[in-house]
Amino acid sequence: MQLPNPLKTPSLLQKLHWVADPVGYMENATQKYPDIFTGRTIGFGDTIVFVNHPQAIQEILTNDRKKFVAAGELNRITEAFVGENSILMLDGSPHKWLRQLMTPCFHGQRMQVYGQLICNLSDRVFSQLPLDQPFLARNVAQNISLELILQIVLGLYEGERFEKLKHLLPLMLDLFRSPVTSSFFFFRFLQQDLGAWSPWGKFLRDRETIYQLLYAEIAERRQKPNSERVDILSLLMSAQDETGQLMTDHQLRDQLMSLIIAGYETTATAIAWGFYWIYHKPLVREKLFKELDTLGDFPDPMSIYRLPYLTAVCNETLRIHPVLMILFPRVVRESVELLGHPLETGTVLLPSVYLTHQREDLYPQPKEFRPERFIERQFSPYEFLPFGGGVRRCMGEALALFQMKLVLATILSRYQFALVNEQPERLQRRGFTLAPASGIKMIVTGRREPLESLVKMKTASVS
Ligand code: HEM
Repeated sequence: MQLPNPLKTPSLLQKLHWVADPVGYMENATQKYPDIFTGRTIGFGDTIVFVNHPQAIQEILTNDRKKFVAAGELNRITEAFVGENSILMLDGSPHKWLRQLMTPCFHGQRMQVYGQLICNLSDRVFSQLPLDQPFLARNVAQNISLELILQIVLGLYEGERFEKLKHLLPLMLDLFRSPVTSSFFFFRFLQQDLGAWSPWGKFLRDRETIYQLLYAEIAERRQKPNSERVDILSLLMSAQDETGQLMTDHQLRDQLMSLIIAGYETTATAIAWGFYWIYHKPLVREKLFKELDTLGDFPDPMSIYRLPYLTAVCNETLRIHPVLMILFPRVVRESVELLGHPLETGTVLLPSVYLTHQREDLYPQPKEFRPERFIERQFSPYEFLPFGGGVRRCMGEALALFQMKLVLATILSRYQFALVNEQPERLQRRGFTLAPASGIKMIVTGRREPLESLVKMKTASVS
């Protein structure tokens, strides 16, 4: 059966283009086929149908367990980081069970506690930056989101183990900091341990040290159980599955790695892009300042979260630069038609967030950063989908948005910044994410009057 709109470029050239410049690859294809096309890629399968039409995406995401399946098997590319027991790799009832178990950790009352943590952390990290000295917004945002995730997931916020993890996690992911080094996880033949100095050898050693730190934490918890703890590790350690089994150390390790890796670099990248746009667009900045000034004396984190213009700025940031350009692959389970194209069982589909967010019919002048579009109209979850949908919808969506808004609001209210470089920032593949190529170089130029509430917040912790 003919697949929809197959690209004619030779397979090897397509693969190299996809690895080195995924956005260029997808944008080239949509010039000819704006809604759906078939490409030859690497990572999720050899032949992939890219889907960029909201109606088709709706069809896929609302039938995620019926006509289509979000098979964990196809996320193998992430296995080196998250392990074979990861939630990303599971399917069916074990997957559903884990999601139900962990969902409350990212909603409701927990968010109140996280709100205070985020404001305090942002304040501490930024107050250590010297005046007039350049810093990379991405690195600073990464410090905040890594500390936060270690606290939420492991309940760790100080001590040797915490410091080591904070140092090692970015080091391990650094192997994938550029498009060239990202090829390590696309091409299995590059994954050779040629000693501690070889890139893959170093990755494996860093990962092993991280594993040992996680095992040590798990062992300590088993020896000294504490029912008062509310971090995710404690929850996972006490949970029994349908057969009454507790998780093994290995299973626990994989879930911890999954949450940490899925959660921290993604959110840090989104915050860095937010900084870039706010400081690149003076009118946007002014409107944000005006809105923040309406907060009054003692706004709680939830009222910051609900600010309409701040919400629009964060949405527009995630529209124009969705940190993850594609969703996890979905596989056709029974023969179906999508946008008039018949698809056979086993066809692999990749909903493209990036291309959907660049559709001229949904977002006129899509390369323009214009938060107002999110105020003027509402987009459906299949038109605006930075966190995906269906059975694999991002578990950390609420936390990521909360963090993004609170970090930006806290910092904007307290400090004055400038971009070091006014030139447009380039997109670059960085591991799984679409990151700002330069990391966004900025300087602190002064302080603003602090928002009372953000200063007076108590120190809160998760453990
Ligand atoms: C701006 C930040 C983030 C973005 C853009 C993002 C985006 C995504 C996307 C697109 C997916 C795949 C959804 C699908 O295929 O339908 C996903 C899955 C996931 N995300 Fe996030 N994410 C972010 C932050 C977080 C955070 C903070 C956490 C948790 C601490 C998290 C945990 C997860 C998990 C566990 C999954 C896999 C869910 C499953 O397999 O059932 N993410 N995320």
